[in-house]
Amino acid sequence: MLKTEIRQAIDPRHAKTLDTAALRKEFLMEDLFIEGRINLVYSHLDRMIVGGAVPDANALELKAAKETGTPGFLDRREAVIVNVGDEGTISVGGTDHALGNRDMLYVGMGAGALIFSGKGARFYILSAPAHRALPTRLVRIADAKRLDLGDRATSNERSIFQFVHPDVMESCQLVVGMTKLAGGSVWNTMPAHVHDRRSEAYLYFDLPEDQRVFHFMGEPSETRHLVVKNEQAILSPGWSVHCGAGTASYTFIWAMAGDNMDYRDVDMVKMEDLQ
Ligand SMILES: O=C[C@H](O)[C@@H](O)CC(=O)C(=O)O
Ligand SMILES: [Zn+2]
Repeated sequence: MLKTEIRQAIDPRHAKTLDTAALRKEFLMEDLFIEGRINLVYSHLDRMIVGGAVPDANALELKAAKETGTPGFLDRREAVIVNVGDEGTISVGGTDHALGNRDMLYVGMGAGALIFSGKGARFYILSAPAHRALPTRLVRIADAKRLDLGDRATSNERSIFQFVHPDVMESCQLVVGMTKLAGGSVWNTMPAHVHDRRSEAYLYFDLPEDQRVFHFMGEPSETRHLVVKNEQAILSPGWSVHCGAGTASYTFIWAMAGDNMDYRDVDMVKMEDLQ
């Protein structure tokens, strides 16, 4: 069963007037992972699609979504699927790909329908418009490029694993990876940055059920926060900071689409400019 919700792009002048419930409605995706379903959010931020597929005993097929206006979902798009659950399988064009926990599958434009199976698997889906067909490829954490950033003293010691990234493999728009906080560290992406060239989505996971991440967003001079649970995701427009502090350590998947794929092309925000 497929459910798709549309989220409009949002202007920072409007966003700063929103109360908690309205901010959550625009930027937080609370229920992507529901057993027996595929839930998608079609965002007008770089037309990124963010979703979840949780197969039960039956497989789930993602063939088409009317929001894309194409007969097949991947006719003019690429996708990256990350398994945040137990081992599962994604079949694409008659080939089965077995994904363990944290493996990512890149699927190129025109590859056809995606069939998700394996009870216990939890597939996080990302997709963006593409301009050419590139081969489907399974990327495991050992293939990723690792960057160690931050410091224990500032509670932001973390490892960034770049999976779908120009240094690892080719994609059209999507740049996707995973950041794991070291034990005792809770801050991600602090010092904060913005990048008007690219929109971003975060999925927080590996967070105990009774813990929360305080995710910070907004223009640097108008920050707001979203209180986020395990397996919830957020959307980050180009004008917004995106960083968070957890009440426990966690891991998150970040994904970007937009004008360039240069991970280091960010505008750092000075601490004195944050308000
Ligand atoms: O533009 C890059 C993205 O915001 C994330 O990759 C940042 C991140 O994972 C981190 O610093 O912890
Ligand atoms: Zn960023």
